[in-house]
Amino acid sequence: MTIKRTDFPDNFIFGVATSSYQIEGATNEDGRGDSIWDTFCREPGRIQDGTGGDVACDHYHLWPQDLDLIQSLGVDAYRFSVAWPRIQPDGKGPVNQKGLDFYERLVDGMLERGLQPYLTLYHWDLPQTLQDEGGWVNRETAYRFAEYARVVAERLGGRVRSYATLNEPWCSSILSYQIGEHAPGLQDRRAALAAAHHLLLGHGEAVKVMRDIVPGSSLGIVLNLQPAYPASDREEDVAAARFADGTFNRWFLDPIFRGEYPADIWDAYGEDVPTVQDGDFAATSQPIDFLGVNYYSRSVNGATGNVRPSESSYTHMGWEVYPQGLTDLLVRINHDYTVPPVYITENGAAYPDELEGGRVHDAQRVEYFKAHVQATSDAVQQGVNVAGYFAWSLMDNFEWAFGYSRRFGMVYVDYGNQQRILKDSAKWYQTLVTRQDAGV
Ligand SMILES: N=[N+]=NCCCCNC(=O)[C@@H]1[C@H]2[C@H](O)[C@@H](O)[C@H](O)[C@@H](CO)[C@@H]12
Repeated sequence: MTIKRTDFPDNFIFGVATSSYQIEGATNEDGRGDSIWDTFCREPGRIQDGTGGDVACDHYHLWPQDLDLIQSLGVDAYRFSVAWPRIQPDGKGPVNQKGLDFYERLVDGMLERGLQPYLTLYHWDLPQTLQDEGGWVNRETAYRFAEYARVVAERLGGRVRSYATLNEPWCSSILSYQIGEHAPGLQDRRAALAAAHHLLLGHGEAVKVMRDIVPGSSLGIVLNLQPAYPASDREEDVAAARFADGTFNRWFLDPIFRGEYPADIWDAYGEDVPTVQDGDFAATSQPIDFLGVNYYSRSVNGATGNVRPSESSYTHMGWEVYPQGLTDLLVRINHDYTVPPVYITENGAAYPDELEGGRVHDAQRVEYFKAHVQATSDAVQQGVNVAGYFAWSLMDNFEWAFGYSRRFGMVYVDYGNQQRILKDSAKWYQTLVTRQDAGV
């Protein structure tokens, strides 16, 4: 099997993705305010290698060369995020023009290089001042988010045609307020479910506002979805998989595409369920133009916990390599929901890359990308309207609670000198997207 660019429709988009806090650095420059991740990284023990995003890939200063690098890959599009604390340092009120100027230059730089900008408004860097008032647990944050969306759309609206409101609300709520691995690092399920609800409300309020400002633009949301498979056909394992699917996937898909929470999970959450006000579901479920799906792996669920199939291989994050899960997931959401065009907005893998003689032979990552691009093609062949695929990530970057100890990039970053070095996976992707018929 050889996966080729021509296996996809001509208008299919191939891109690469990053996020502001993970690559920009310059956390105290040009008026940027603190985010919850700046605070989180300062708390001892939160980040595996004790680092933070204060320098990262220094993209705030190196963005011209990074855009040249993206252009050299031959991709159609670049998915990036805007740092709310650069735009409104206090999360509300006064706008920091230097922050807007940076993103205006960045977007113009993309357009000059023939790259389509795919903008994400929120990729986890909440202004700390809003967290001081409860963060996403506070319903008001949803309205502050819509105000922030207005500011960005008014400045960039003429040039950016694709806006995702949120990146992975599951991570911004459950991983951050219940599990506690991400900022702000709380462990309170009721708070997490309130945060999830207000994130989705903020998504809806932002879409409403942006419809008037950027008519004709494509508005959507990005969800991390993980297909859940029962460890066996025993009833208790099937039930465990259905619960995992419910908490991870349906708890977000249903309010967006059905205007309700899934009843089975709502009942399971008992007293911890969020307060839903009249009109909330009308906001969360208003029509969107695309669904972004971030796919990394599946879960295999048993009554006594998750199972790690011994016959599979695993990435440096400990995630199973399971490309079939991407096809299954896309076919399933296409069957169970009325979805708009879908983009794979993130897909990729971390491996312990070694720089050898100025090269990085990341064969495992090449295989991961080949298999998942193939899996995407398989879903297209099965009738799923997939409009694009963005590799995560353009370059190695700050991997949240793992710091710089995990490398997801197709481009290696030498953090000692900020050199960028194309890994073999970047070269493979380049041959694919530029139609040089990359072989398997
Ligand atoms: N417990 N637990 N967790 C299992 C699920 C975690 C899901 N994490 C993601 O999807 C994040 C997404 C993020 O957008 C990007 O900013 C991250 O760099 C990548 C890689 O980590 C992925």
